[in-house]
Amino acid sequence: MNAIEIHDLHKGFEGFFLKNISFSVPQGTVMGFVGENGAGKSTTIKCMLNLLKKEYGEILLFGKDHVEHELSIKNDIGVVFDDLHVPETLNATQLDKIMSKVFQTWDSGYYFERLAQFKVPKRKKIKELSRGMRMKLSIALALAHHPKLLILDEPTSGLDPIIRDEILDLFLAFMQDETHSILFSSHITSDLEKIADYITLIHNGEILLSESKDALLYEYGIFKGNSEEVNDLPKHAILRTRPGTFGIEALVLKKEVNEAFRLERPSIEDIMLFFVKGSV
Ligand SMILES: Nc1ncnc2c1ncn2[C@@H]1O[C@H](COP(=O)(O)OP(=O)(O)OP(=O)(O)O)[C@@H](O)[C@H]1O
Repeated sequence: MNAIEIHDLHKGFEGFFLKNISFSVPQGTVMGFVGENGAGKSTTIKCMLNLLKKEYGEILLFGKDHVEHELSIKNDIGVVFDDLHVPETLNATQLDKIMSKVFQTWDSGYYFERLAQFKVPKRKKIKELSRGMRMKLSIALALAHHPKLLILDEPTSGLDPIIRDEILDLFLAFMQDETHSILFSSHITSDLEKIADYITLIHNGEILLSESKDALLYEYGIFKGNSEEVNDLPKHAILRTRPGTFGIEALVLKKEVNEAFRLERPSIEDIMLFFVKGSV
C-alpha cells in the first residue's frame, strides 16, 4: 500500500502554479522531497493536509481521499513545519494538556520522555526557547500521538549538524516500525542522503524526477571532460549537461556508457543541480 498517492495535482497562485504533481510514497519508506526555494514543496504539503484547497487532482493518504476522510486520516499523521505554530506564551507542559484533548491516542509518557531526551525545558515559554529547542518540541508534539505517517516540511533547516543528527536518529527510530512512512521536505540534501529511500525533485511547480535514492546514486554517473570528449558519449546516455570548472560535465546513465569513460559518483545535490540548472 502507498501511504501517500498524489495524482495530477494542480494549484495556482498569481504567478505560480503547481502542475501535474504526481508521486507516491510506499508504506514503510522515507520520501525525500527536494527543490529550491519557491519550487512548490510547502504548497504541495499544504494541499495534502487540506490547509490549501487543491484545484484539481487526487490525493490519497493511506488509500483514502484526503478531504472525505480528513478527520480519521489526521489521527494517523504527525506534521512538523519549519517552525512551531502554537501560541508563544504557552509552555511544553501546557501543550501536553491541550494535545491530550485533541488526540485520543496522545501519549504523555512518550512526550515527556522525548522532551527529557532532547533537554527541552518543560516550563519555559515557547517564545523563550531557542530555534533548535522549538524544533525538537515540534517533533515531540508530532510523534506523541503515535502517527503512522510523518509529514516534515524543512524540519532540520537552520539547525546545527549535531541537533540535525539527533533528529534524524529519531526519525530513523520511528521507521523501525515497517508500517511507518515519512515525507521529508528539505534543502539539506545530505540529510536526505542519510534517511531517504526515494527522492522526488520539484522545480517551478513541476516534478522533475521521483525515483529510488539507490537508483539515482548508483545508476547515474558524472563525466567531466571537454566538449569533444562529451560528444563521444552515446547521446542516449546523457541526461543533462552543464558547464564545469574545466569544460563540460554530463550526468549520464552509467549502464549506457563504455567503461573506458571515467565516471564520478553523483550526490543528490549534484543530481538536483543537473536537473534544475543543466541543459537537456
Ligand atoms: N498563500 C499564497 N498566496 C500566494 N502565493 C503563494 C502562497 N503560498 C505560496 N505561494 C507562492 O507559491 C510559490 C511556491 O511556494 P512554496 O512555499 O510552496 O515553495 P517551497 O518549495 O516550499 O519553498 P521554500 O523552500 O522556500 O519553503 C512561491 O512563489 C510562493 O510565493
